[in-house]
Amino acid sequence: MYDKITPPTTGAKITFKNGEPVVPENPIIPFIQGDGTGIDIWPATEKVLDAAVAKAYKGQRKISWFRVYAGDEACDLYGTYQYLPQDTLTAIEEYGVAIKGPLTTPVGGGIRSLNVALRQIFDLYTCVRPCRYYAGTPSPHKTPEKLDVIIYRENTEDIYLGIEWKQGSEIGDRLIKFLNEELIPATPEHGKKQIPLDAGIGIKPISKTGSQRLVRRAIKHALLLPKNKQQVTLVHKGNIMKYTEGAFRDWGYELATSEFRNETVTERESWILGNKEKNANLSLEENARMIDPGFDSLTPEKKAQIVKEVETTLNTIWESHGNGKWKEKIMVNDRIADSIFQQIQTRPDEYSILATMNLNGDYLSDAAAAIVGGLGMGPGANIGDSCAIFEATHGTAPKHAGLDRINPGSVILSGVMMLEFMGWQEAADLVKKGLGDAIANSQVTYDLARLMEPPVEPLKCSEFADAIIKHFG
Ligand SMILES: NC(=O)C1=CN([C@@H]2O[C@H](COP(=O)(O)OP(=O)(O)OC[C@H]3O[C@@H](n4cnc5c(N)ncnc54)[C@H](OP(=O)(O)O)[C@@H]3O)[C@@H](O)[C@H]2O)C=CC1
Ligand SMILES: O=C(O)CCC(=O)C(=O)O
Ligand SMILES: [Mg+2]
Repeated sequence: MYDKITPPTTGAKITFKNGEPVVPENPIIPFIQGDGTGIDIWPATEKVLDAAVAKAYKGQRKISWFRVYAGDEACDLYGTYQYLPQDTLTAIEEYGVAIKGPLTTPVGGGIRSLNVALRQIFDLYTCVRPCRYYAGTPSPHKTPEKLDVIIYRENTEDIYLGIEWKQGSEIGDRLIKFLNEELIPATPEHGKKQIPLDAGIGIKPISKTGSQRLVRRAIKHALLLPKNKQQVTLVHKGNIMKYTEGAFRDWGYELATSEFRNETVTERESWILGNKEKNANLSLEENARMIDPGFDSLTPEKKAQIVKEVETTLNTIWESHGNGKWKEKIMVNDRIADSIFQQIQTRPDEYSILATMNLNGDYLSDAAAAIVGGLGMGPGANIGDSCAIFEATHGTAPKHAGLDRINPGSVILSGVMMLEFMGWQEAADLVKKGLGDAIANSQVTYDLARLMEPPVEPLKCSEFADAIIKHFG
């Protein structure tokens, strides 16, 4: 079945039932060490996870690691250009849950991302990236403890589908000609616009199915959070890209108010209900004026549309959500992408789950990780209906590779997410305690050490792993 790898002789497969993992006591878990600093981070991660499982379950549970290959080390073993061998894909498919270090993607040419390929091959449509603060972590931000968000990033489409044509290529030129001469003139709203003849062209597909299955998962997660964190913010640049980013927002609201009607309230609905609660005699038009500050300068059609929105809201959900009941529901709101980048800094405690498209989520997860200590503190998970691959937010950080200095925190915390996904909460809690206490005692790698005041002597990557284990208690 496998060409160059052999599964462990002990252990059993994780299977999936209705999208949930069914985990044996001794699961076989494939791992990819990763390029660049993977060589430093992976051994540290494996050591910490094994120690936590051993301590939590006293031998009753154990992970059998199965080394599989991707990236540069796959080419070393399988031959030139064998970046993602079939063996690796077969193993991940067979064992269902895997964890990986970062993989290199060249800029401007060469292979397309292996990380993205894995997400697409296994339809891991949800990328979950929590950003929370561990006490004592130095941060350039004044109040990093106020940020506690989970980014739910659509993981399979958007520009990451990678459908683009190089400037000057034969098909690229044909496409531009077709757009300029046929499709744009046939679309009145585009007027006389023309694409420059020397442009590269990329396609940005955002589907209703992809958007809604992502938002569905985000809302289901919100339902499990404490009441004060039950909020899902749809992040988009829908003012500029109306039929992709704007549609993501609309499909998100549509899903929330159809599939989760009783559990959710949208921000605009909450204003309409709140206005009526404060003044039972408020007319529909007065209410409409209060939810839309520019109401008086709108066209009659637009005004009528907003009045209708108020009427429909009150008719359909006053009974179930009115008289303050909406305050117990999951709040679904939306924010424009550029605005959310400043809001997570200026009003971090106003956000909880941020549901995004692929590119926005990629940017936002690095930015949010920076607030809570940097890319060494940014874990992640790629989750589908029958497979999950855990990986950090950061990349290969090549300038630090092989120096035993990089922060393994993000991959270790990705391992924590994996343990939680498996239902091994006791082991996950031990790692979180160990990591938190190591940081609180200023036992940190270079990235955090340089931010501390006064600066502390950094631990090596491997020493940080040992410090985490010592702090299990
Ligand atoms: N999922 C994946 O596998 C990903 C892969 N990549 C790929 O990785 C390669 C390198 O990308 P690049 O843009 O340099 O981004 P990286 O995330 O690899 O690194 C950028 C910088 O972030 C800091 N950093 C990253 N990881 C850590 C860590 N564990 N601990 C502490 N600091 C960290 C370092 O900053 P400093 O030097 O200032 O300390 C580093 O130089 C590219 O080929 C890219 O495509 C990128 C993102 C995700
Ligand atoms: O695959 C890559 O090289 C980059 C991906 C990335 O930045 C991410 O998923 O956060
Ligand atoms: Mg990224």
